Amino acid sequence: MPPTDGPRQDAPGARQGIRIRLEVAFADFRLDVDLDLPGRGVTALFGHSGSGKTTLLRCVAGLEPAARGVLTVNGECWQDSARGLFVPPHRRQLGYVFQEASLFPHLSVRRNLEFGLRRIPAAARKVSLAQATALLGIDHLLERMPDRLSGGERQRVGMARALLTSPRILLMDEPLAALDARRKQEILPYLERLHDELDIPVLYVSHAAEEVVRLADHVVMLGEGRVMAAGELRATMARLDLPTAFTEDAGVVVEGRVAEHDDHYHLTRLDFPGGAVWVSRQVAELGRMLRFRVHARDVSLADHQVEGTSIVNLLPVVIDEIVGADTAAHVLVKMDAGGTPLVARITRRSSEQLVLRPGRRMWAQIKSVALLG
Ligand SMILES: Nc1ncnc2c1ncn2[C@@H]1O[C@H](COP(=O)(O)OP(=O)(O)OP(=O)(O)O)[C@@H](O)[C@H]1O
Repeated sequence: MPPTDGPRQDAPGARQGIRIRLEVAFADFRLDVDLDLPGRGVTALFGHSGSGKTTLLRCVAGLEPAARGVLTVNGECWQDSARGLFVPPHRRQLGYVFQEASLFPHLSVRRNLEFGLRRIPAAARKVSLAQATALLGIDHLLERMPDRLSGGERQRVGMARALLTSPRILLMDEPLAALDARRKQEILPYLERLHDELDIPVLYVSHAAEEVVRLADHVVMLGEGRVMAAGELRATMARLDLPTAFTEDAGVVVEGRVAEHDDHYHLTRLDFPGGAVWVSRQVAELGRMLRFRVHARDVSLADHQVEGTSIVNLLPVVIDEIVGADTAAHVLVKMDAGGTPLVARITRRSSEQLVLRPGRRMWAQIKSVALLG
C-alpha cells in the first residue's frame, strides 16, 4: 500500500468503538492509557488537575506528535505507530471545543459558522447549518458580531462550529468552566440535546461531578496519567474504591422511568430496576427516562420497614460492601436495591449497632433525590 497521511479505513464490519492505546512522556509527566470506549454517547474524562485529561484529548486530536500507540475511532485508524501511521490533526475529522470559543472577531456568527462548514465537502456533511443552529438555539444570533455575544452564547456558537465539521468525534475540554453558574445551567440542556439527537461520540473533560453525572454515559477516571477506572457511569459512580466515593458528594446516579403522576400530592413516581421513588411533580410524559442522583448522605438504613416516618422512599436492599468513609466517624455502605446500586453514608456506631454485614437484608430510607436536568 502506498504511504499516505490519510486515515485508514478498517475492513468493513470492523469493530465500532474508540480504541485509545497511547503513551507520551514529558519531562515531569507521563501519560499511558489503554482504553476501549463505546463508539457513541458521552464519555467523561474525570480527574484532578494535572492528571492528564487535556493531554489525552490533545493526543486524540493529533496535537502531540511525540505520542506513540494506536488510536481508532469507529473503524477509522488515525494512529498506529507500529505501522508508521500518523494522521495529522487537519485530516482527523473531529470537533474540538475549548473553555472559551475563539471566534473570528471580524466575521459575523453566520460567517464564522460557514467557515467551519466550508472545510467539509458537501457530500460528507452530516450536520447542516440549520440543524446546528436549531440544536444550539442560536438562530437569532446569526447576524451578530462575536463581541456582542455573552459568554454562554459564544460557547454555543463554538459548539455549533465544531458540529459543522461533521466530526467523527467531538472533543470538549471543560466547555463550561469559564461560565458562571447561571450560564452553565443555561447551556447544559443544549449539551443534553446534542447527546440525545446526534450520533456523534463525545469525549468530555470536566472537573465538575454535577456535569459528569448529568451528561455522561461512561466515565474514565484519570490519576497521574493512568486510567484508575473506566466504565458505565452508574456502575462507576457507585464504586467505593475510587476517590470520588470519599467526597462530600459521594452518591449514585439512577435512571428512572416516569411511571405515574399524582396530581393531588403533586408527586411523580420514577421506576427503576428493583424499586421506585417519588419525587416532586415533573413536567415529563409517562415513559420518559429521567436521571437522578441519590447522595450517600441522604440515605439511612433500618432493619425493618419503618412505619410512621415522613420519609416517602423506602426500598428493600441487600448489603454488598462496607468501607471507611471520609471521616473516622463514618462508613460507606454499598447496597443492591434489586439491581440498582445505592450507597449510604452512616456513622460507624450505627453500622455496628445494626450489625451490618454483606448479604444482610435491610431497608434503605431515601431522604431526598436530586433530579439532573
Ligand atoms: N507540552 C508539555 N510539556 C511538558 N509538560 C506538559 C506538557 N503538556 C502538559 N504537561 C504536563 O502534563 C501534566 C498533565 O497536564 P494536563 O493539562 O493534561 O492535565 P489536566 O488533567 O488536563 O489538568 P487540568 O484539569 O488542570 O486542566 C501536567 O503536569 C502538565 O504540566
